[in-house]
Amino acid sequence: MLTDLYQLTMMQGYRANGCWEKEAVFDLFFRTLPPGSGYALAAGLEQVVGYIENLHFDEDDLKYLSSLNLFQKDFLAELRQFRFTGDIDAVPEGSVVFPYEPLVRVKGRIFEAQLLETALLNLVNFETLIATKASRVVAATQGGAVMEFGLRRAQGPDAGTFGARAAFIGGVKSTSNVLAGERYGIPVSGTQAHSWIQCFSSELEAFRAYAKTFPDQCLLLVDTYNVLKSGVPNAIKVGLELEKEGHRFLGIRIDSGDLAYLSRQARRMLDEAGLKQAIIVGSNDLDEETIWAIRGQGAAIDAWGVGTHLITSKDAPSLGGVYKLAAEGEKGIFTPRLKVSENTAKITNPGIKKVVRFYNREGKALADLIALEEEEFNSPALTIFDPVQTWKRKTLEDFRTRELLVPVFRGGRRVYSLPELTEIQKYAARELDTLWGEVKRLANPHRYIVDLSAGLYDLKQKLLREVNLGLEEREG
Ligand SMILES: Nc1ncnc2c1ncn2[C@@H]1O[C@H](COP(=O)(O)OP(=O)(O)OP(=O)(O)O)[C@@H](O)[C@H]1O
Ligand SMILES: O=P(O)(O)OC[C@H]1O[C@H](OP(=O)(O)OP(=O)(O)O)[C@H](O)[C@@H]1O
Ligand SMILES: O=C(O)c1cccnc1
Repeated sequence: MLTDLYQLTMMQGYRANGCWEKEAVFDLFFRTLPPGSGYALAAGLEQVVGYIENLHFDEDDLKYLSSLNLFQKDFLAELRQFRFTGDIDAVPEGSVVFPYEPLVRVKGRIFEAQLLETALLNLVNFETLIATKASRVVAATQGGAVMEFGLRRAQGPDAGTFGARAAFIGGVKSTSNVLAGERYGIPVSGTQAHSWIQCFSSELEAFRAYAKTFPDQCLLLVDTYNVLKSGVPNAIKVGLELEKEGHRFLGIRIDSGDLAYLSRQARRMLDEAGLKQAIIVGSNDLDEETIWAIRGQGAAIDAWGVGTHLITSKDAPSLGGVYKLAAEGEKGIFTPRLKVSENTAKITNPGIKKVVRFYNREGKALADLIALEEEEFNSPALTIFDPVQTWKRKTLEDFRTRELLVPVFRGGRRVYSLPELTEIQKYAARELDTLWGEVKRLANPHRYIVDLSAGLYDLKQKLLREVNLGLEEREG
């Protein structure tokens, strides 16, 4: 039921018009990267798989649909036995992806494939957006740890929890979201709120009480009154008491003020007190830009608590992924289809396609080609060209290739085993390692090359000419 009404009305329409057995291929892709980002990290496939495997209409659903007075009885009866029976290919979660590359490709009866549009976009758009944002935040720390703190500011419970999962794929070390910890096995971690400190008659008493309760997980919030005059000296007192009792004092969190200056001073004070291993967590409205700036000022921050900006992707709050028909068929024979638009960026790529990534010998990604499924790239050298500025060419040599889309469902049966979340996180880090630094740069990144293969380019031009001819004839 997590769909737009028009999917169901179209489904009834297909059935009423006798074309519901028609087959279709849909591509899920986005057209533009989040502003400022040179890449995206695909995420959400596990949720897509869960959705497909559980896709059905129960009696309450059918009763509700019937109450809308829109749907015929025999259509609702058909929904009662609805299952997805088609094929799905997708890029594994954590893969580096670029505009126009199909992240998910659905092939099946139009009656089924149409229904998936809304839920698939909902799941993939959001998680891809947050995984991408998280990877940028993590990159900005230049080796620091990121604690995801966003649940309270997320756009609702699902966003907070799926967002924590996506953020973990993007490289955060932990989340404060307990449900995400339970559901996905993400390490949970946290400190205290200012209210804890305020609740005691003094800051020192509050720190001691916390240390008594959690002697081995003691990270103290030091900015309730005054970071350098009160918070850090009190934390040092309690830290030394803990260490004397044989515990390990974890460190402090600074949540306001000049994080670069305060962390440098706090570091010096902790070191002088002999608490060299104590870490400093910085938080307060952080995003990749502030982290980069604070880091550049020589801050002594080991871990960064990041909430609002990360979980809401505040600077780029949506990814515009779309789900477009690329081919239609009958009995397994497919005809490529194209969607024309005045806006050339919105003209779709026709046919059943794959994405091929070309690497050099050192494993760095050189370029991607969106190609027709049957195309092979075995020659020792290949000249690729920009599909808009076709004079821009590049010859690839001594390369190895990888296809990004992998089979996930065949005939409605899952053929893909879902990786553990920690494996996905490691894979995402390896994926990012394949990109040149210029493409990952936080500001004004270099544009990674994604071209159309010659086969796909020719097919697109041919279909565009055919559409144009059709229009001219009609006008004439
Ligand atoms: N050294 C720094 N360089 C750049 N930005 C910083 C630096 N230190 C802190 N910031 C960022 O500046 C922004 C505002 O910080 P500011 O010091 O005004 O907050 P605050 O008023 O102390 O905190 P709060 O309102 O939560 O009490 C925050 O996004 C913070 O992360
Ligand atoms: O700043 P974020 O990146 O969203 O990180 C989460 C924030 O949530 C907590 O603050 P709280 O909810 O108490 O609000 P405040 O610190 O903004 O007053 C925490 O102390 C962080 O500052
Ligand atoms: O544990 C923390 O310090 C925490 C958790 C959520 C939001 N801000 C801070």
